[in-house]
Amino acid sequence: MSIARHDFPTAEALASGLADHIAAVLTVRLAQGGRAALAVSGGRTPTRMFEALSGKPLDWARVDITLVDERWVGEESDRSNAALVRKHLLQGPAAAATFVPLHVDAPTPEDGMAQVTASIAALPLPFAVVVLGMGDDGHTASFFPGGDRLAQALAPAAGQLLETMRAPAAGEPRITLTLPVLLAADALCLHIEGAGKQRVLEAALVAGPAEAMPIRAVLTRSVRPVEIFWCP
Ligand SMILES: O=C1O[C@H](COP(=O)(O)O)[C@@H](O)[C@H](O)[C@H]1O
Repeated sequence: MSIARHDFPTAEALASGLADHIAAVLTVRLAQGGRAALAVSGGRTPTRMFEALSGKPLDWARVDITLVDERWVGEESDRSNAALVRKHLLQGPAAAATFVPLHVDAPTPEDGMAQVTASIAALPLPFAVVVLGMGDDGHTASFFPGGDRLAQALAPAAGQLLETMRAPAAGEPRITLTLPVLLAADALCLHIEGAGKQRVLEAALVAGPAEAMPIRAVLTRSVRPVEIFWCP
């Protein structure tokens, strides 16, 4: 298991430090020519970081942004991760980026899967940067303990980009990028705040099955160091 710790004294410093890191990796990829893709998480944690990143002087017109996972709700819902990205990241200079949502107008994630898969397959994969979050239950992306498709999301068929997910703690049905797609990124960051999540992370680093604490699958299977960005 290989990790690199980046600890910050405050949430503001963490947001700024992670935004700097993401911008630096995107800059390296863009310098190679062509486009660069960034996959971000939803939930409550990323808001400040999104706002810090949105002002970076990148060639955003060559950046594609998507989510690592999405709740199967429309963007009018306050549960929509896409709505969070539009409100806090696709602003200022970053408004020139192309956003590729994981939700489409279909009743279920299974119904929308082919359309979303085509959108993600068209991105310049592998991702330059993937930014994961983590819940207090050890879920990351939509890899939930007890998820009905957790085993498939962690070990999908070759080339499978996305998986659906339903789980007791997930609320709505979900759609998520699969583990190999996340692990293939040039830079894989885990963005967490607070003593509670620090304890969850420590437990995941020690032992236990990935089925009980899916973040462990990321930590154990990544061939590159997982860059952990944390503040108290
Ligand atoms: O449901 C989700 O939760 C996780 C963690 O969110 P947070 O509110 O604890 O920061 C998030 O990483 C994921 O993208 C989201 O769909």
